[in-house]
Amino acid sequence: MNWDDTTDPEAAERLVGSVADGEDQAVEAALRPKDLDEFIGQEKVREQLDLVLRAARARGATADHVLLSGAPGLGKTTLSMIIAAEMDAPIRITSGPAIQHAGDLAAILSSLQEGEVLFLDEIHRMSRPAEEMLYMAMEDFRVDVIVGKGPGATAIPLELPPFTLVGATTRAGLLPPPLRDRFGFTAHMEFYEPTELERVIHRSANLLDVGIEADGAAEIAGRSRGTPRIANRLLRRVRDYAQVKADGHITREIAEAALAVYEVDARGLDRLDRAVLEALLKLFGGGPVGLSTLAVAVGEERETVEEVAEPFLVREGLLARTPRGRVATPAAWAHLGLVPPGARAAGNGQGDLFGV
Ligand SMILES: Nc1ncnc2c1ncn2[C@@H]1O[C@H](COP(=O)(O)OP(=O)(O)OP(=O)(O)O)[C@@H](O)[C@H]1O
Repeated sequence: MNWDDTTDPEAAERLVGSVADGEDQAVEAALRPKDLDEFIGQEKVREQLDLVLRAARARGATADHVLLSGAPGLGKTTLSMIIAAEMDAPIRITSGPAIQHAGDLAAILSSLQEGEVLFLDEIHRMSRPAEEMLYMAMEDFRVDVIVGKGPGATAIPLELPPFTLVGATTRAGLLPPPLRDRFGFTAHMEFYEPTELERVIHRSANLLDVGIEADGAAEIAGRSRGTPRIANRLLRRVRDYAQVKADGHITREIAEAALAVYEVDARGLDRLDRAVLEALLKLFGGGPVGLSTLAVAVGEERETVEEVAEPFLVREGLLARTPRGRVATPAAWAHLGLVPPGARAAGNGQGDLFGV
């Protein structure tokens, strides 16, 4: 695995990375829940969305615009498809970076059918002029198409059929308030509990026709970083291992052995995460240490450490970012089976920096 040539750090090819790779995209279509009942977890979001959709259906109206925010792989695309299915409407899928000019957006909007769902992924990455066109489209179902340039330019108003915009973003805070305010329903998607991920894994194993024991699913769920996409990906790798090294059936032992081969540890940390933690603990006594120094110590770019490894370590309470540098928490020492220097000095005699 190569960490170096990653222009978008989240796009790094990681087994525990939450961005979809080519293989994911092919399998994900088959594994997506098709309606709200099949969608696991996110109880509040499901309940609220169910009300929004039922009420719209009862009125015979198009559903209000929906904004979904949350980390990659938590089910935003899946929910947008469910919204379309529940409204018995077609869906058009595009993304912010694909809409660089207002004209790109006008072309999409003017070709929508009545009631159609427009899914706009990474909506925070749309260009400014397109964003402004979207305000009017969302509110009045109308756009002004500018024809010509300079003083002779004229705005031709174009009526649009009512449609439902489903915007998705990993960074709700980056959306300008006028855009955020135009969504009738906003939902924040949380990371999943391990028991919910177990249900995701059982469901996927069933669809993939793979036998799995309850404790095998629990083992994979505990390493999936709260993310269904990662759970499904780890399941596929464990399935490979079970097929090649055993009879294809997934037990806890098989899951453990397979994930040891792929260097995903009991808490879901991979090789890079562990390298960062080990350097912080073993070379710098738990910090504080500057990001650049830490990056040099693990032979990675600053950005890779900061954007690929750190968010999960911080979320897990293993590392803290402080004004004086990166600091390991007591949980980090415990996770690597090491004893902090302070505890040694206190003479508890439980070993040293390099292992107990
Ligand atoms: N609640 C869920 N229940 C079952 N499977 C789920 C759930 N949420 C997501 N998945 C599965 O996880 C995978 C990723 O989901 P999805 O593509 O919807 O995530 P996303 O949030 O749109 O990610 P991105 O932001 O990268 O587009 C899909 O295969 C989907 O089937």
